[in-house]
Amino acid sequence: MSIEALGISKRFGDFVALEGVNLTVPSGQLTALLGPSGGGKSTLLRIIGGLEYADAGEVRIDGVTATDLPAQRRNVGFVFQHYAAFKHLSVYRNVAFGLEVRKRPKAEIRTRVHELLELVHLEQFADRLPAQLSGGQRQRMALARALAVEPKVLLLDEPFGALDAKVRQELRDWLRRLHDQVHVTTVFVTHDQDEALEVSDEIVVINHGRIEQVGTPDELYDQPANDFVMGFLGPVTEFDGRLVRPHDLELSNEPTDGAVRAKIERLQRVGFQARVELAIPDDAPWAQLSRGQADALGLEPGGFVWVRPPR
Ligand SMILES: Nc1ncnc2c1ncn2[C@@H]1O[C@H](COP(=O)(O)OP(=O)(O)OP(=O)(O)O)[C@@H](O)[C@H]1O
Repeated sequence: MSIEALGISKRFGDFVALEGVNLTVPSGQLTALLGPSGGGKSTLLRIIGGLEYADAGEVRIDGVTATDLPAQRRNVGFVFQHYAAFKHLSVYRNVAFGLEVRKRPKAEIRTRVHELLELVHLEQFADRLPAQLSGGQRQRMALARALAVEPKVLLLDEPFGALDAKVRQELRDWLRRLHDQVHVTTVFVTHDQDEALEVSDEIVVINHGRIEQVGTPDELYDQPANDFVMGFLGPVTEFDGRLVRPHDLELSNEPTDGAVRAKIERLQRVGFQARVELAIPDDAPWAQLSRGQADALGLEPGGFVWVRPPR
């Protein structure tokens, strides 16, 4: 089920939250809305879901105009950062809720809920209360609950935002695998570029209420449309007045074609990587290399090295 947002604009008082946004999310795809805080990602997601109405523009879901439909008639599933579970209901009942409301037969509900709990790896927790789950388990329950009523599209607003780094990483991998199994068209808001790069088929970079670029993770990383996208999707440093990726700077002990002599100001080792802070006339770029490369070059603070920008 594809999603289209056509010419979407939204103001809050004088503040322009979205300005003429056009976006097409193909059926079955996992798309990330990525950008800095306040850029308009959540507003766009909420307009697609019918939790907010645009001042101008049109929303189509599966080719059908949904612009004026309320959320409950758009057949969308939502998951938010802080998930509002029914605290007094078991995990099973929480997942079953939407099906019970729709008065599905008991046997069908039982089968469906067990399938979903298996899908999100929570079968053994069916009888627990939400408060007896970890944060990551609760978000998985939220996903199962959103999927229960077989939504046409799934809208996730920073679903892992409140969790610690390790659990986030696990849930990212898990969401990717889940999506490969379920194939429901999914839009996912995040301000975390690693999360977007790892999980999504396509990324929409949003800043100041406008789309800066849409592309696959590789396209955005390798061919950013502008300095903003380049800076937002990976590390950057300035060399000779232009932005480059620090791992694209070539370091050598010998002068090579186009290389500049640089002083090594600082050498910092983080895990398997080394960060080399350099000084050249008018610039202070930094280079990123593996520890092995740094050791092989014999880099030392106070020493000199030849640096060549990427072509
Ligand atoms: N109901 C509202 N009333 C007034 N201003 C709002 C409202 N909702 C959002 N805004 C403003 O619109 C802008 C865009 O908000 P939005 O939540 O879409 O950004 P975001 O990119 O999702 O950022 P974040 O990652 O911080 O949630 C923000 O400046 C926000 O303060």
